[in-house]
Amino acid sequence: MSTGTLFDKVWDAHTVSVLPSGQTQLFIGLHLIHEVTSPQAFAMLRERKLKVLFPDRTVATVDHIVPTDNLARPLADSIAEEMMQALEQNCQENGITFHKVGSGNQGIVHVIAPEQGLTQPGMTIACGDSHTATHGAFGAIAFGIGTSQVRDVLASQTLALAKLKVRKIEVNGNLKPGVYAKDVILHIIRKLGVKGGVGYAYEFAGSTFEQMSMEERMTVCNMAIEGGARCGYVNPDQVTFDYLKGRDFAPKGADWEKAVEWWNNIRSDADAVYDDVVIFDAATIAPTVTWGITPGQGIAVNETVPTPDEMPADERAIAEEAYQYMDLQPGKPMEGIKVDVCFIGSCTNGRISDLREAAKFAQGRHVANGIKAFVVPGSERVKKQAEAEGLHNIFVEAGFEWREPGCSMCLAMNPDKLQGRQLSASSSNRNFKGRQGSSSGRTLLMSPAMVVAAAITGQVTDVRELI
Ligand SMILES: CC(C)[C@H](C(=O)O)[C@@H](O)C(=O)O
Ligand code: SF4
Repeated sequence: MSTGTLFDKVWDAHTVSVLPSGQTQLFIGLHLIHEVTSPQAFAMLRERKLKVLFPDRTVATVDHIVPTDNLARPLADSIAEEMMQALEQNCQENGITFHKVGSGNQGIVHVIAPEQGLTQPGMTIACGDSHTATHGAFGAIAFGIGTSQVRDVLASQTLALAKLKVRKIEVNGNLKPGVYAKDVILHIIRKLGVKGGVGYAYEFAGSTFEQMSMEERMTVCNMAIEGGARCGYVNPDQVTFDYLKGRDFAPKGADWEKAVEWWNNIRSDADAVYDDVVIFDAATIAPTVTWGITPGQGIAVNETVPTPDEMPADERAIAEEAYQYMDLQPGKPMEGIKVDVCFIGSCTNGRISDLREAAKFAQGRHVANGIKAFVVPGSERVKKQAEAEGLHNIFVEAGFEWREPGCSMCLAMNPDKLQGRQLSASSSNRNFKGRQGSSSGRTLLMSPAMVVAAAITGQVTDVRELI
C-alpha cells in the first residue's frame, strides 16, 4: 500500500499501465450509465463490433427524461420515449442491469448507486455525467466522463487519464442553525471560484465534514465539479461504514471485515502532502443563495448583491452579464426578491434527509399565493421512504406538489420547465442561463430549507426567520 492521500492510493491501486502519452490507464471499478450520454457510446461499440467487457460492472438507470407526473408509455415526448427504448435495448443486448421505472430502484443515477451500496470507499467510479463527483462522499475517486470515454469504459473498463493534483479543503467547527451542507459548498465555490478547482481533486476534510451524515457529504461532493474540480471526496470513516452496512451490494460477513480494513487503509495519511490546502471556519458560513448565472456567484442571504468594485477584475464581466440576465441591481438586498417557482429535488438535494428537513419547515405552513412549488424525490426508494414517514402529506397539505422521481427541473429535459422569465428558488446545483427549461428562465440556488422558506413567503427569505 502506497502512502499519501486517498486520491494517490486509490489511483495507484487502479493503475493498469502508464501510457506513452504520460497518462494513466486507470481501471474503473463501477460504471454508471443513463439515457443521455450512453446511446452514442453503444453505437460506437456496435460500429467497431466490440462487446461490453465487464457488463457486471455497469449499472443503468433512467433519470433525466422521465416525466414526474404521467409515466404512461409511450411517453408523450417522442424523443424521450426513443431515449428510454434505446437504453432498455442496449442494456438488454449487453446483459447490463437496468433499474427501470417502477422497479423500485429507479432514480437519479447519483442517488441510486449509494442507496444500493454500489458506491463504496476505495473504488474508481465513472459515469457520463458531471455530477459523478457525488460518489466521492464515500472515499471513492469518482468523476464525470464524456460520451467517447463512456465508450472506452464499456469496451475496456479503463480510461486514459492525467493524474490530478489534490487540494485539501478543511472546514472546522459546527454549522449554525439554518446552515446546511449546501451552504458549505456554495460558500466554498464562492470563495475559490468556479474554475478554482481545475486540475484538482478536492479532499473535504475537517470536523465539519466529519460530523456530516453521508447524505450531507454527498451534497458537498456533488458540487465539487461546480467549483471546477473533476472529483471531490471525504475520507471514509465510521459514518461511511454505518451507512453502507447491510445495503444490497455492500460486502457481507468476512468480506465486510476485510473491506473495512482496506477502507481504513486508504484514508489519507496524517503526513500526506497536498498540492494546496485551504481552511474555512464553519461559524462564518451563513445560509447562502446565488444571485448570478454561475454557482460561484453566491452570497449570504442577508447580504446585498455585490457591486463590481467589490470583486476581482476578472469577475466583473460575468457579473455584468449576470445583473442583466437576472434583472438584479448591484447593492440591492437579495431578501424580499419575489420568486415564481420553488423546486426541491435533484442529485444535490433530493435525498430522504433533504425531504425530512424541508418537511420540518413546510409543516403547518402554506405556500404563498401564485407560487408553483413541487417536490421531486431523488429515487423510487426515497419516495417510498418519504411516504412511509408521511412527508408527502406534509408537503401536499402545505401546497406543494408531490411528484415521481427523476432529475426534473434541475435540467428540465422532461416536461417540468420554467416559463418565460420565471424566477426559481431551486435546491439543484446549476444556475446557468436557461438551465431550467426556459431560455430566459432564472435560477437561485439554495438549500431545500431555504426553498421552503421562499415558497411560504413567495420571496427570497432567510430560513433562520422560520426556526
Ligand atoms: C445530461 C448530463 C450529461 C448532464 C451532466 O453531465 O451533468 C446533466 O446531468 C447536468 O446536470 O447538466
Ligand atoms: S439531478 Fe440535475 S445535476 Fe443531477 S444528474 Fe440530474 S440533471 Fe444532472
